[in-house]
Amino acid sequence: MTASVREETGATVEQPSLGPAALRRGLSRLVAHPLFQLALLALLLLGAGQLSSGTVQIASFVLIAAIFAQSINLLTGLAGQISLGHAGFFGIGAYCSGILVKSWGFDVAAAVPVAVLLAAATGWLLSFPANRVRDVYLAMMTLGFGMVFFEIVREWNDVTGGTMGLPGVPAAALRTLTILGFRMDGLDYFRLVLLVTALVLLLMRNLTQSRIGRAFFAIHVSEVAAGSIGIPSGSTKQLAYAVSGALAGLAGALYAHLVGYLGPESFALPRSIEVLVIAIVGGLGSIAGQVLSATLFTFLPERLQVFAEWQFIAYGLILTFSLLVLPKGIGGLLFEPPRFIKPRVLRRAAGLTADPAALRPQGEAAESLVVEGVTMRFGGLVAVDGVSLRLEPGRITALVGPNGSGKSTLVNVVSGIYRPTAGKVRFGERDITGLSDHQVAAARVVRTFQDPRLVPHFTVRENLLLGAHRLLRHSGAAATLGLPGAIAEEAEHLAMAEAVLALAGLTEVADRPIDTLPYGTRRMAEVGRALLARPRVILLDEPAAGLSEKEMERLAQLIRDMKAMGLAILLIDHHMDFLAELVDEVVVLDSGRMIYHGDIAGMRRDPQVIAAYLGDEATHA
Ligand SMILES: Nc1ncnc2c1ncn2[C@@H]1O[C@H](COP(=O)(O)OP(=O)(O)OP(=O)(O)O)[C@@H](O)[C@H]1O
Repeated sequence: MTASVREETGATVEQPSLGPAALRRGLSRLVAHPLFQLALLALLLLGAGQLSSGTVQIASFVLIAAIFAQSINLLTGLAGQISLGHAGFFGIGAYCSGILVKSWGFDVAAAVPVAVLLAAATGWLLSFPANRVRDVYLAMMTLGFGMVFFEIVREWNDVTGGTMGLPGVPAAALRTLTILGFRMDGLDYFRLVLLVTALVLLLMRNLTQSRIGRAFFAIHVSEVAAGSIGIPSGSTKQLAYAVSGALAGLAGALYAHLVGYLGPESFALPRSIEVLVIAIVGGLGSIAGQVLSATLFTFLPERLQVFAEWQFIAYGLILTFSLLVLPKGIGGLLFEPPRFIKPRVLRRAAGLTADPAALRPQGEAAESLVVEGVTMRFGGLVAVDGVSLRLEPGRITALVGPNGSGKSTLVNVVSGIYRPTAGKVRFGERDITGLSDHQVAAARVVRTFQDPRLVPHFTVRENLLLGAHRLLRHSGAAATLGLPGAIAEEAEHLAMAEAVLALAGLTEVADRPIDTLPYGTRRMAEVGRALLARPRVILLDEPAAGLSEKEMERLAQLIRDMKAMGLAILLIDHHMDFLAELVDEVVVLDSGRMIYHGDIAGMRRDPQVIAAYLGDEATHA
């Protein structure tokens, strides 16, 4: 087993030991192996013929539950958006496909894609109100969506059959199912659903290991940090809701043509809770864990006829037990944590070399970032008061001042987190005042944070590659299908990430999850991630805080490298000796106002700076 201890540095250190860790590694490798996957698929396809029709039907339910769980896995596990109303999407898929086939004479092969699209469109629409709320409010809002859907189904008698339900949907269980002219019995339908499930799981794994999956995780952990490297939270969430809706709709449509009867009760709150429990107990983020969980929660109750009366009590107990004992679910118990770069990309990048010199802004006019009379008020408090400064390419400007003097607020204004009350921010000829954070990052003004904001369970390498997100041009579909162009482009950026890892002295820890590493390493990784976003201006908010002397030396060298690349650098810090060796000029703030602008020697003699900030330190310097 692996045990975790806290070092003085605050990092969690994994202690390798024999036994279950090796077992987990072995199991993970086995499950990920294409031969194993093919053999399992073949076994199920052929072996199903030996099973009773009842068992085959339950197995079809398992597969549908596995697809449904993936919709929660994507929305909640990856993108961090809770949903208590997923039965609504499941129901949209089921009713849409059922009605199209039964009443409109559609072929199932056409009705299912339409149902999936409708559920995706509903998910996309839901993302707009969902984007305005979070946490418990989001849970309530999605619960409301599920309830509205349930009521519509109950009341819309003419279309859905209301409380009496919709019987006679062409289905495998009723032996009335025909797809593209082929009559399908329960066994045929199981085999079809099995192939669809295999495809969904394959695409889901691809998506998780693509720029899309990494972006989902980035907004999950910190929307502000994601925005700072050019990942827009709004459109990323829209995509997550749409794809999640599509997966739930697919599960619903497959369900409709399995059972043949649709009643509103099948799409009420218990269905939403059931899929959440399956996903959480399976382990959010673990595809294989959720397949096992879907099996557990579907097969056992059906077979043993347990839960029938006690379903909710059983779910509650299992969930509580699982969260207490297995916070990472079955997936965390049996498998290694999932990884977020495709092995093919890793292999391809290993054969490439990248020169960090290519990070130098190329073929572009040397432009400065100009802050003109920026004021930022919070109610009656003036946090930044008419500040003007200029950041020039190849120069390092320090921004110093006492605590609460407005340094971080100024960085927040420049990086698009706050819209200033007055004043302008220009980069070259372009007015970037009031642009959102991801638009500012796209304008190549990138920042780091006082408290490093990385994706905790990503490795150092995965965190760095996230920095290149906005530069990746291949489509989400190409990423999910793992097309060669997408692999080649990712590999190219990964090779550059390797070069930056080397520059930042992080190569040795590249494969370690970032939350197992000391604070200083995380800070360096955050600076590296910002660098991979190819900034022309970089704003570093106290990057040296909490670093050891050795780490500070490493950081100073990295900042010098960035200067040599021609970046305009703003550096907030309190260590005067650290700054003295590095910076070209200093701006001092006090109570939001700029009280000094010039070189560091002049600053140390300036009476106003001594009075407001340096105090005794200046006299000893
Ligand atoms: N979102 C906010 N709402 C209200 N007041 C804020 C907000 N952000 C900052 N402030 C206030 O603005 C002032 C400047 O804060 P800011 O964090 O910019 O200072 P700082 O110089 O970065 O301080 P430190 O060195 O401690 O990080 C403080 O009085 C702070 O309380």
